[in-house]
Amino acid sequence: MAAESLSDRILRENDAVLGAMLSHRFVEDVKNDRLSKEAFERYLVYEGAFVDSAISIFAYAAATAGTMPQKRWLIAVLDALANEQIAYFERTFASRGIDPSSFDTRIPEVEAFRVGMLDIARRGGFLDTVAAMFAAEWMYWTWCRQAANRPISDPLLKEWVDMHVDPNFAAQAQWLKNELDMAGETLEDDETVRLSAIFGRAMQLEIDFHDAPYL
Ligand SMILES: Cc1ncc(CO)c(N)n1
Repeated sequence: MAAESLSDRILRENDAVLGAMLSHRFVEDVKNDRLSKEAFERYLVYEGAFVDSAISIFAYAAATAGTMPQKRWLIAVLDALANEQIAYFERTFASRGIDPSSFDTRIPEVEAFRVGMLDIARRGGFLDTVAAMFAAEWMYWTWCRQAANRPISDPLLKEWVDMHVDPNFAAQAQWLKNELDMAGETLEDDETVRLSAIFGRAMQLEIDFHDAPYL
């Protein structure tokens, strides 16, 4: 029997916390087309702030990547974040008349996620950032595929869900998984334990972050 890949091991070891996130109230509300306008708009502002910091997180990954193919991939990720994702927030805030500065993005759940993810990237190495963003992106790809098959009345929420099932985003989630698997073939066991814990920490921060639109 082939040895379990590192990403599959991480997913298995974090099954409970990943499952808790995938059945979070926010995910259930989107899948059942019952997320309130107020919660969606708070989410959008918090999320826009996170996507901004994701540019910094992936910039750390680009700075610590070992090979040119990794650097090229991450530069494309940075381009998509700045020019597709951030553009989505700019358009959405404008069309809804949302003023992000009138929301408090410094509430603990939002700040803990942003600072926690940024700290992993800033203080850790390349694989630490990959493990944390694998948690974030694999989870979004998973629940958005489920939500994309159901009716979503709000066109901007529908567009946001669809962005996370787009082949480009799917390829990015798979790329992170594959980076872990390639590295995993030569990692010491204490390193794999540490990376699995980073995944778990990131997922718990995600859970708290998705509570925030309801507070
Ligand atoms: C909060 C959050 N987690 C994960 C993703 C996926 O990148 C996202 N866009 N936002």
